[in-house]
Amino acid sequence: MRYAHTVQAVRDAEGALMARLPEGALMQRAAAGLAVVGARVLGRVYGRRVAVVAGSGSNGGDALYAGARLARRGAGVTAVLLAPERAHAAGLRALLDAGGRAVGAAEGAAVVARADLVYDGIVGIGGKGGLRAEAAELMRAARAGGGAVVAVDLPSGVDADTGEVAGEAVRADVTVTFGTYKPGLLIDPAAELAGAVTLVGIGLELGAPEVEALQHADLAGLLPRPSGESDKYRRGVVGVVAGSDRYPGAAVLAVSGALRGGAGAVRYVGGGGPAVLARHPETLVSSGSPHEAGRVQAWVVGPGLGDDARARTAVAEVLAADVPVLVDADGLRLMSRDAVRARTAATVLTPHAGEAAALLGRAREEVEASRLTAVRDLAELFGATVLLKGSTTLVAAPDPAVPVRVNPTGTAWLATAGSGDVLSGLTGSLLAARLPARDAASAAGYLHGLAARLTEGPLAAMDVAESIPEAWRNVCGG
Ligand SMILES: NC(=O)C1=CN([C@@H]2O[C@H](COP(=O)(O)OP(=O)(O)OC[C@H]3O[C@@H](n4cnc5c(N)ncnc54)[C@H](OP(=O)(O)O)[C@@H]3O)[C@@H](O)[C@H]2O)[C@@H](O)CC1
Ligand SMILES: [K+]
Repeated sequence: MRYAHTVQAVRDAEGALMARLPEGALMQRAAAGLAVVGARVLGRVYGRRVAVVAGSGSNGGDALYAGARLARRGAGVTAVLLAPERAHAAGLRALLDAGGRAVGAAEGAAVVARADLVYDGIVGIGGKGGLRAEAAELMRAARAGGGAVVAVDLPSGVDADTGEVAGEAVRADVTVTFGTYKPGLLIDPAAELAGAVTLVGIGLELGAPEVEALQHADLAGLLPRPSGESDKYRRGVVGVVAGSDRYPGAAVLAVSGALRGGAGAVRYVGGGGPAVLARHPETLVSSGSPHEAGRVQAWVVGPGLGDDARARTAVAEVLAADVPVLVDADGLRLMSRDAVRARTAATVLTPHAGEAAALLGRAREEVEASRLTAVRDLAELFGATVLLKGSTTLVAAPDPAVPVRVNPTGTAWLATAGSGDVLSGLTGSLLAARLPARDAASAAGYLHGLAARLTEGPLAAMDVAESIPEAWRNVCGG
């Protein structure tokens, strides 16, 4: 698991640790890691040009000390001081003692433009808002110059706690972060600016994270594996209420996702039966209403359902069932909030940003800019587990104390028609296999993203479904 903690949690852990260590020890640990990564990015240190853009805080201090380390190894290091009178004094002295030099911001543009490597030590977890004009201009010159930009702790200008970006921010090639990931390094729009993120341990003892990201090993532990005795009913039956005679495609895609999620059987209910059977003859198809379809261990309702009276009744019926329910697409528009809140079995909602915006009564842009807030607010509002789709898919539990999961396997290729239908079916299947809602949603998001990556390139939604078994093998081996 990869964990991200809030600024407050980092500050608390830092305070406790600093009380036990000699002054400056933590900054030296940070600077050592920063210099190692800088050297790796440079390949050869001797004779290379390094610029250290330093603000007034400890983030600048880290960068100045790292610059000093590279200067001692023969790099030509120049600090560009944004606030010369308030620069980290000991860090600056170390750099000058090591043979580096320092200039003010006015001379900085030429320095950063020529550098092979630029450290962004403008601001770290003490930052507020976007870059100020002078820093923004310098970093534009750095990018134009073509040297590698290494962000110290986080790209300056992003919000460490939320991943929001108010104004301009640094676009880094690499970010070296200290002690723990920060939510903003994992959640877009900020995550996209961080480049490749390296975590440098500095010995912080941290409590519960704010955000976490599953890794392969976590997923292997979560996914159900059939045992010798498992028959199809023990593995779980998932019911899919999706599609219609007019839109059978969503039904086929949701069923294809469900069939590959480990459930023992898939029941399909709706007008898309012939299309579903043509593609997936193993499906148990019924054309009545959900309550007549036979027992299931979880329901998926919504993709391509339309919004007529029959669809509305189907959603209400499914929500009244005492098994886990996933609501997607048209189902999100048709469900009643009270019905969702009244449920005792788990509910999973899987909106994209536009659907989330409609449910929250916000603009879509606002949801996209503040994804962490949006997913938490929705989970609380509906008392449900919410999977917010997008460039960094998030999963929030109804209990705000539970860390939000961010999916690390996404790819832009997934923004394709019908891929959400596959995800719904897959998640439903994991719910039927009795995974807890948050695990089912985040494991499905992970497999779905990995399946898309394995297809390598432009893809249709059915390709994602067809690659799920390979993604599963990739995670679990064999
Ligand atoms: N925690 C740990 O365990 C460890 C932390 N370490 C390091 O310390 C860093 C945190 O240092 P920090 O607390 O000194 O704050 P920091 O981010 O340097 O900013 C400070 C000043 O920046 C300014 N400023 C604010 N917004 C701005 C903006 N938009 N644009 C421009 N300037 C802006 C503002 O000053 P102002 O100009 O407003 O007076 C503020 O006072 C952390 O990220 C990590 O790198 C490591 O050394 C190892 C252990
Ligand atoms: K920074």
